[in-house]
Amino acid sequence: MGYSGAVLAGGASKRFGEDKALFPYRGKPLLQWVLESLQGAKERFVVANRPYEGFGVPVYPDLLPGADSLSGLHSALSHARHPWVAVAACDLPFLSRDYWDFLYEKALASPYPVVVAYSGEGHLEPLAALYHKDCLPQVEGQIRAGDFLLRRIPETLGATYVPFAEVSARFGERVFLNANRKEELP
Ligand SMILES: Nc1nc2c(ncn2[C@@H]2O[C@H](COP(=O)(O)OP(=O)(O)OP(=O)(O)O)[C@@H](O)[C@H]2O)c(=O)[nH]1
Repeated sequence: MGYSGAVLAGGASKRFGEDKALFPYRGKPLLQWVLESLQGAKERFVVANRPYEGFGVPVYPDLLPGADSLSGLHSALSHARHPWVAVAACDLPFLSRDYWDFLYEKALASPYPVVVAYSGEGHLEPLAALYHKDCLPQVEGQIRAGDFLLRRIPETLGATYVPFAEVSARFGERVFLNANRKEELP
């Protein structure tokens, strides 16, 4: 029992202007915040096509590169040793161990291979979500078909959707605050 934890850090950070995974925020790199939120995972690793040294976790490359974060998700699910995988972007400093444990509780009862938060407007948080390894054929098929939309995975395979109101009531309004641009960090 227990989940694997993967942080995607292979992006171009075009909008951020420098590698956001390494950007120091409140005393530590953004990637470190996300890795620490995954301290309840049975294993932790980074998925990226460049080295990230000094974080004490393995770094695995994309196995099917070129599909943006979908490539990262594919590599995360391929490398994970546990059936459920907590998959996070590297720019979410307000995630916490309690958040992932909360999602994992839902996963254990989920008839679907994805557990993901959504807001009333249909907005999903696919890079702060749990995926079962059963998603791999769908992920690989989308990459091969050139369809890089993450939300196609829950739409196709079904998901346990967790309302944003429930998440924010427990973990705060900022739980999914991410930094596409530097000025978005409080
Ligand atoms: N492994 C891997 N991760 C990726 C790839 N592209 C994006 N990511 C990661 O996916 C997450 C979400 O991506 P974005 O927020 O769009 O980050 P980004 O692509 O670096 O940013 P922009 O260049 O501004 O779009 C971040 O953690 C990225 O590091 C990729 O090709 N491979």
